[in-house]
Amino acid sequence: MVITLIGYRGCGKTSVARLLAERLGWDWIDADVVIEQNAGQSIKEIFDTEGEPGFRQRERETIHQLLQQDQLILASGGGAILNEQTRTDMQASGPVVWLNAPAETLAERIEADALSQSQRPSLTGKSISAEVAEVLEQREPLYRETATVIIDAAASSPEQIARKIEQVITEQQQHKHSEQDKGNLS
Ligand SMILES: Nc1ncnc2c1ncn2[C@@H]1O[C@H](COP(=O)(O)OP(=O)(O)O)[C@@H](O)[C@H]1O
Ligand SMILES: O=C(O)C1=C[C@@H](OP(=O)(O)O)[C@@H](O)[C@H](O)C1
Ligand SMILES: [Mg+2]
Repeated sequence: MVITLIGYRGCGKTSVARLLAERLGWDWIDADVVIEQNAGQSIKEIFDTEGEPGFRQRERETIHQLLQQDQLILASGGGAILNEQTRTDMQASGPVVWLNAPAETLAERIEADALSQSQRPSLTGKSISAEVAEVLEQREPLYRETATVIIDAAASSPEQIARKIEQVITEQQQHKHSEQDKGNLS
């Protein structure tokens, strides 16, 4: 089983993946890091040389491969859910957790995180706040449709979020097993 974290840039996928993996004693991996390692280029360089379509193809292939693993927390890139096959692959591999936060919170975090700003290409050429508002609105239905768990990622710390995810997924798994037991008895 792979637990995949989805959501817009700045929602905390990378921070929470590490903490959740520690809690469960699982491995964790950031899909963007694997894409960069496989390409021998930064994400910005891939966008420059291959354009967004080239990056998206690499992203789809990388996530497909990573989802073959077991006991893994996968931090996906903010746009990974744009690909239909990736959405289906994520759901087939285990719980998909959307870290949901309002555009204002995301823009504040991205603006404060100078390192991430320097490493991520602009998607629209607009200011950070305008880009987050516009792109989040387009993607929100896809995050909602893909998620099997939705977590409020604005009001609490990454530690609290990791704890909440563990709790919700444990409850879902127990429910699933008790439903299977009922099926076996009937
Ligand atoms: N729940 C949170 N509360 C406050 N700041 C957070 C929270 N989650 C993440 N951050 C901060 O927001 C920035 C982006 O977090 P990151 O984990 O890299 O997000 P993502 O991988 O989704 O882009 C980092 O500076 C991180 O410290
Ligand atoms: O939202 C996006 O389209 C992207 C988000 C980035 O990942 P993070 O969400 O981890 O920053 C990275 O995959 C790439 O720059 C594209
Ligand atoms: Mg990240």
